Amino acid sequence: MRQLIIVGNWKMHKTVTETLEFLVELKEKLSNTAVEVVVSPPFTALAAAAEVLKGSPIALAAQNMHWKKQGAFTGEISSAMLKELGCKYVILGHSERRQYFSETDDHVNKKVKSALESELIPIVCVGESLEQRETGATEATVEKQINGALAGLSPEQAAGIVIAYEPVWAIGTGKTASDEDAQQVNGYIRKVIACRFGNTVAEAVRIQYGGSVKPANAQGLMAQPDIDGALVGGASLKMHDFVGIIQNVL
Ligand SMILES: O=C[C@H](O)COP(=O)(O)O
Repeated sequence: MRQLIIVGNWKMHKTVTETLEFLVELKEKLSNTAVEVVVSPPFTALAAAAEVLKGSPIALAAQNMHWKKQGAFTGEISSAMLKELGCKYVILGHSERRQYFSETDDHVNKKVKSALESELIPIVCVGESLEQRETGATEATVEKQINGALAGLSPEQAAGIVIAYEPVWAIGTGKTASDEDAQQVNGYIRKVIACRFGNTVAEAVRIQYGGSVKPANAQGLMAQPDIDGALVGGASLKMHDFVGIIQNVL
């Protein structure tokens, strides 16, 4: 049985002060939940967030990292640095990274390997653009992204990762994939994993859905057999909405 995982990706939102205010309240509201809850503040707030979350079941994720452990890469952060700060997860290959920072599947693959070496759990994002959906290229797109990101991993390594299916046209637009469409793609991703790593690995991997998840649509999405949680953007910045999503899927 796969435990649901709800991750709040704050993107470039919230100062350290705002992060602390939010997490103190979130901790009180979620002292006991069957869902795994993760928050992903900006780099600047990770240390403060780790401190305030000590002893709570809420885990911490970073939003990106470089694949090198150290070096002359101005402005970059390594997996070892994130691990030391107390991160459990790192979001990799988000479509905004692919779109605005030219990340490729090869970059994502290097990051996945580096994260695993530092004992961080990668949350690997995949998803098609509107044009790819409209031209019937959704499955081919996610298959290529999965195969690229997970190249060279052992079955044991693959079994521990999290995948987030995020159709690009649904991110921040208010247009959510229907329960059936999201299930269809998540089920396909599980088949791709099974082909590459075997059925046992495919059954273990958690596959989230992301893209305009709200309290009102979370329950229907999470009830699908191949949807094991959500990667939440905008709604994770508002206490009422984020807690609402978590409570609605319990
Ligand atoms: O990482 C989160 C996703 O990009 C979804 O964002 P959204 O919930 O604002 O659509």
